[in-house]
Amino acid sequence: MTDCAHFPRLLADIGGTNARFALETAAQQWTRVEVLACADYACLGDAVRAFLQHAGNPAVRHAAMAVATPVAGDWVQMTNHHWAFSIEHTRRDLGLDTLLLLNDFTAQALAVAQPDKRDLLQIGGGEAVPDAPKAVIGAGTGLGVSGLLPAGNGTWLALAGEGGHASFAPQDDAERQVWQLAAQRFGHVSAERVLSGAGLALVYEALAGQYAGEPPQLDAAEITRRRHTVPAARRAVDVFCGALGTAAGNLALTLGARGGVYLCGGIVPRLRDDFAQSPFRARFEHKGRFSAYLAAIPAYIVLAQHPGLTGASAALRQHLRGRC
Ligand SMILES: Nc1ncnc2c1ncn2[C@@H]1O[C@H](COP(=O)(O)OP(=O)(O)OP(=O)(O)O)[C@@H](O)[C@H]1O
Repeated sequence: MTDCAHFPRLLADIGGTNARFALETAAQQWTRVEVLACADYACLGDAVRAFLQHAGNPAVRHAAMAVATPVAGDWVQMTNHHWAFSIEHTRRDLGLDTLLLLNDFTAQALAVAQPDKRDLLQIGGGEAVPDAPKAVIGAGTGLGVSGLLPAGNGTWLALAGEGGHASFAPQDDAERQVWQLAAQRFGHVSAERVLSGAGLALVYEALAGQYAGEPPQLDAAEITRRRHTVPAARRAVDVFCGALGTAAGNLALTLGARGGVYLCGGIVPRLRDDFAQSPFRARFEHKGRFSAYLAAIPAYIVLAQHPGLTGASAALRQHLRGRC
């Protein structure tokens, strides 16, 4: 018989670059948060075992893992790196009673159901409408997209979609140049090809040729680091933020997200000091007859360090409640 009240529980948020782990010792209380590089481990099981060993091999029965890939059935293949595994095989291998897998942006969405206001930095718009849908979008290794729909009695339904792979729609000459380079390279140009770490590097590469004497290529971290001193890096960050504004505005319209748009992922929080001055907000609202509708919607940078773990914890709690 499963002891659904058993702690500690294992929580994980597995992205394309980083695997974040924690032990939940009581409801919503974590200890031993550790971030491992996915590339350092041959498979998910090895990374989990390394984390548990660092944590002193505690007896864990229940685990929830948010992963940056669709979850449909038992076989999980990560989109942006080589890990692939059977959920059931991994559960047995790790000696767990419960191993719950969910999409990482479903987890991010669950985390903003009841956000702590101290973890949010508002970027324009008015007040969030309570009980209206919320939109969640985050650029990191990939582009995660989700939404949170009110389901009655203060509960929320988190969407598990793959909106990051919807087509990129360029809006001006600079974005058309970016689209052209991406189309030559990849064929279909998804939003993620532009709105991700690799996407920021691609934006830079597409535009740097217009600036004499600047490096033809830089990675995402170098571009943000040099954005105050290198004009091509500044331009790339501005184009990136504008394109994110378009994608976030599209999502807000699609979901009717009058409860706000939440910006997660590794990149935007790193731009927090000057993100409000970027083209993001103007492009978010640049929707013709629906500009006033969007002008009322608040956008927030999510500053919480590990929202994916918060969402994984909420999903596991809900899952176990349904079983005991
Ligand atoms: N200082 C920086 N400025 C901008 N981008 C950065 C910076 N440092 C790292 N990145 C980029 O952020 C991305 C990693 O983002 P994040 O921390 O959200 O990782 P992740 O959770 O593994 O990704 P995902 O969940 O999207 O698969 C990488 O593409 C990296 O190039």
